[in-house]
Amino acid sequence: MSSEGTKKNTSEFDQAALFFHQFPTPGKLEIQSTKPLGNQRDLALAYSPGVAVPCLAIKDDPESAAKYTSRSNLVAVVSNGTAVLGLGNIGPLASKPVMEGKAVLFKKFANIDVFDIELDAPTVDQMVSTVAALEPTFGGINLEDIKAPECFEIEEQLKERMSIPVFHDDQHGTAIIVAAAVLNGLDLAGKKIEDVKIVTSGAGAAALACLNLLVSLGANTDNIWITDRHGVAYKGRVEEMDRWKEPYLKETDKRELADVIGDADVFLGLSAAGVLKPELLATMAEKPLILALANPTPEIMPELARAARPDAMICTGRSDFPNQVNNVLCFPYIFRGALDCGARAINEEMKMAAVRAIAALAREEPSDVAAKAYSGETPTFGPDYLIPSPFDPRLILRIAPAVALAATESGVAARPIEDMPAYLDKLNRFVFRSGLVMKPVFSAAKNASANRVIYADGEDERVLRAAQIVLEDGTAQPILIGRPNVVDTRLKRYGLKIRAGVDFELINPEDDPRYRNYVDLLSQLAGRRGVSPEAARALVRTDPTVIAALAIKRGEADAMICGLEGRFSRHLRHVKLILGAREGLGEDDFSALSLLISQKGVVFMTDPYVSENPSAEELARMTVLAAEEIRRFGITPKAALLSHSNFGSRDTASALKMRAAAEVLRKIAPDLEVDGEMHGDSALSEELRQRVYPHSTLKGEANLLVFPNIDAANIALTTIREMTNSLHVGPILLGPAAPAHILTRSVTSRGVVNMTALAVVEANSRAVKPK
Ligand SMILES: NC(=O)C1=CN([C@@H]2O[C@H](COP(=O)(O)OP(=O)(O)OC[C@H]3O[C@@H](n4cnc5c(N)ncnc54)[C@H](OP(=O)(O)O)[C@@H]3O)[C@@H](O)[C@H]2O)C=CC1
Ligand SMILES: CC(=O)C(=O)O
Ligand SMILES: [Mg+2]
Repeated sequence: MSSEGTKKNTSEFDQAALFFHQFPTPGKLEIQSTKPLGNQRDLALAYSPGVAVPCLAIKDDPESAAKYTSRSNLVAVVSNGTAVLGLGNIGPLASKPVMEGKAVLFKKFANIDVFDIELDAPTVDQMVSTVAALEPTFGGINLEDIKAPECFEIEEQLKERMSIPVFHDDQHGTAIIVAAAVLNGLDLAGKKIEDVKIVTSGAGAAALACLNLLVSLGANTDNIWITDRHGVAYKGRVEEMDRWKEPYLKETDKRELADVIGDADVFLGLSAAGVLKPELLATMAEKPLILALANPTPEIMPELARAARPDAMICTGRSDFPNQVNNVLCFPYIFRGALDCGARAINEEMKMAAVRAIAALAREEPSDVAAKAYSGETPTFGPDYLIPSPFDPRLILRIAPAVALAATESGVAARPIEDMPAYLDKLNRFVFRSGLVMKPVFSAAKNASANRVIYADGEDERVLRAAQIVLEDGTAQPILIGRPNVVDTRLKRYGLKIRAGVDFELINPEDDPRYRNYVDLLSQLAGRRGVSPEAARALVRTDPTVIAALAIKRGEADAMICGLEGRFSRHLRHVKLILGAREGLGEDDFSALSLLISQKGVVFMTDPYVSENPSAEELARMTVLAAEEIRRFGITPKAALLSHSNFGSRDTASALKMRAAAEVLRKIAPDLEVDGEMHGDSALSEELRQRVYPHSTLKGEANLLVFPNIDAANIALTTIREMTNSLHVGPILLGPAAPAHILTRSVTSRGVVNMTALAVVEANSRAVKPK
């Protein structure tokens, strides 16, 4: 999507967007079976003849569909493509990427399954009859990107006809989050909603629904002015009029946005890019609230608004500015609450509960959870933090229960939540498993001061692409090692805009003025370990990993990434030789940690790459290092020491070793939640663990799996990764005196970016001082 004013290099970003959507499989969704279907009997149960049994049970008791089918967690995201984002009527087929996008947000943020349904149904009647006929399939209907005024009619008729929640996201999802931002913004400005003047650009689905909700919160229609492409909507106007605009029409001779914006306290933009000219802001009231929410490009870019009105509070629909007012903060969670209590509708009480929950969350006292969610930078309620970030894990914890409670109290819940603490616990567990695990790491990297990352494989396409991304995102300041002509040619070939010497530093291994210094330092460090001056010269000339490590040692970089080419063991040897071990550790304490992110959740594993057959004491020390690393993700580590033996079921040497490691850990890390030895399934399932050993000190699911040796760890890692199509982050090298990560040859540029962020966070949090 090319968009005016976007911070990215648009052509490269556009290419990346197409690539992202095309590979490894077209689109963003697939269907997965929740049952294994492993044998003849499974087939007989899942299909004929077994399937007839739940069919007849549902026939007798329709409510039992919630037990025997996926319906109660399945939402239809339905569009006819008539008002897609701010792109207009681009048709149902072209709207499909947006609907697939909404589907993955439902899944990611609230674990709700979605079928995206794009209908060639431009009229109200076609939409209503088609969507109403879908009721047996779904637990809820999320209407999306349908233009006004048809969307109002469609929603009204569907709500009338259907006994499941029907929710037009662009109307109500937007209205809920806008209302929360307005309540908080006015509070900060010391204004009352009853008194404020509100002017819109846009009088369509989103704008009118927002106004209706603001009126039900106390706003006065006399103080509200609506404008659209035909200017002010006044009494007597003929263009684009409908009964939904009626309450806001004025008897007036004012015709343009410029004529009505004077003294406005709130500008509500839900129209199109660039509609609000900076000069218009001058006439607004003091401390104006500017909601420029058109997507992808707002009515005014925040920097222009800020320059024109330094006292303004500014919100956009985008994630690259503070105060993202976007319906993604609402729709996953309002549906989560509605589905979990079997709500037959999403009514005003439920919407109001969502507004209050979101507004209150932004005002919550800083807490540990908040600090984790915003990676240490505890947000405080203020002009740049009127509403929570979409990645705030507390959104689901606050909105879904509030909505379910409101549904119950207002009498629309078929299955009221009976045990609220248990429900909260379930939501909490989902938050951990949701795989938003890298988010705090990236936020922390952006705020880091020690962010110079040196890449040994600076000529590699994956590193070049990663360098551009980390520069654009502000994650790191890359230093590349590579020959200038090769780097330059490749940057141009791949269409990357960054340039050596301008955007990043390039170290030419064939001709760098520091060559002699590097050689001297290497001789000094390694002279007593069999590296002759001649060998030192050859190493600096030929091995970029050596240069990268020497650059860190000389204080020219904060962290290093290598290993995209060549053997892991050779890179490790050089890292050990030049950087040495962290204070208090020896070279034998080096180990590796891998993170797997899959649909099922996240799990850390140690040690698949470095330590071949660690002793019980070494395993214990490596577990402590791994636990420290896991805390950087804002996650509390829960370690399981894995074995073929389950809580004493076998007494082989390796079982005894893992048992002994657990004992050592209890002494050296008494605060760490850990147990062992145990099977892998006992580690991941509390229920299984309880059956064998109810007294285990490990509670819930383990998130750190400690393997007895490199074989077990590496085989488990690579097999699980392949079978579950997981994303691998790592290997994260634990033990060196400065952050140094040796990646694998199969790493992608996304993997390089992930490891860069981690390296930066590490460099900052342990105030690296190479020995
Ligand atoms: N941040 C968020 O969460 C959300 C943002 N939006 C954004 O809001 C916008 C509108 O969406 P939606 O209400 O669903 O669409 P609709 O088609 O229902 O409404 C669009 C409205 O914007 C007006 N409009 C369009 N272009 C201009 C212009 N150049 N100047 C003034 N008014 C204009 C239209 O006027 P006319 O009738 O005269 O054409 C119409 O009133 C989109 O950009 C969308 O991305 C929507 C939902 C959520
Ligand atoms: C966010 C959204 O739903 C829109 O822009 O249409
Ligand atoms: Mg939309």
